[in-house]
Amino acid sequence: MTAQPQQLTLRRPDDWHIHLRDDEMLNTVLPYTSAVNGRAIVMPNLVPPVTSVAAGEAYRDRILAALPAEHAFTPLMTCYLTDSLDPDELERGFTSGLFTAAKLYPAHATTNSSHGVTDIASIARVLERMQKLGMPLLIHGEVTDAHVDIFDREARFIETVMVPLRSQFPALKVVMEHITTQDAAEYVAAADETLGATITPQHLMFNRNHMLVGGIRPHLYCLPILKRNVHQEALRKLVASGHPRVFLGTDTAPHLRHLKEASCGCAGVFNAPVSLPAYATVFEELNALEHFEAFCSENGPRFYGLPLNEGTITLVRESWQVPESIALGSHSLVPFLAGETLNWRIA
Ligand SMILES: NC(=O)N[C@@H](CC(=O)O)C(=O)O
Ligand SMILES: [Zn+2]
Ligand SMILES: [Zn+2]
Repeated sequence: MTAQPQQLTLRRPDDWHIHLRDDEMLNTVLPYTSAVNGRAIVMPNLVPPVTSVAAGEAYRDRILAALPAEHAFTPLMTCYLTDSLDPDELERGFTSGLFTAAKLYPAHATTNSSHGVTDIASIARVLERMQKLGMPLLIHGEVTDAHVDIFDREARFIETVMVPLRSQFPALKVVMEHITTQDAAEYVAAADETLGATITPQHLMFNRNHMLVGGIRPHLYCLPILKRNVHQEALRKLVASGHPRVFLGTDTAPHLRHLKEASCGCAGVFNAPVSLPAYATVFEELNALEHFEAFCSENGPRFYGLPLNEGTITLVRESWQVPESIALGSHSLVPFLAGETLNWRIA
């Protein structure tokens, strides 16, 4: 691509990490993802979480019922791992085509993770089965020990969980979701072809100063939390390198405005309305537009062993202002970059 392109046409992308929620929230947020992406990996952290084939099928049906008729979109379902999940149930879901992957939340690491895994040893049989099946394991990579500082939780997870887990299951396909640190960027860059990673737009665009200096900005608060700028720089360098196993995963995670602007606000950034233009802005700043299409549309399906999407999407260089809020019944959602001007727009 040339230095100052006026438009970017790329193969239809996929989003390898999203939260669609349920009910009215699902109806409101789904079209922002399904208008742009061919597929998306749907996180299972509902209340209660998706831990069975029956629950996964029912959730997929609710998503398909909420899908606008003109959108050609396939939700890729995931199963939430718990200490007591039966490997046969997971295998049934995978071989039937319902579950694309399984998700590991360390217990209490993030939103709706109270049923998560307390100890890797308790899911060893499940991981063994996944390794045999070639079923990807998606990981929220943070330790949860109360004494570990929140800014160190990802780095500590790599040393104390990822390294031993991957040496115990060397052929298991693992995606380290929403990486946020230099430690993770270096770990992923040095790893073999069994490890992939997703990176969100907010972790590429911002660091913790943006969230905390001059007032606290709750709409930038997500988990893993934004880190210091050297970490942001390392993530930017990783995507600019065109690494073949790093791909688009927005972690769009809507919460109602009043639950984020609160004395104990929820973690999660609702970025689906702006994510592709936001990523394009980052790749252009980095002079790395030559790697943009692979990040959005090729690296993910190749890692998952799925076909690339047919069809294309076009971004045009045109300024537009991101809405300040999006209505949801009598409540509202505040999108990522609310009120700001973006220079790329989906045609
Ligand atoms: N990223 C977040 O801050 N929140 C996510 C959970 C998650 O992906 O960890 C959510 O479900 O709200
Ligand atoms: Zn997470
Ligand atoms: Zn998430």
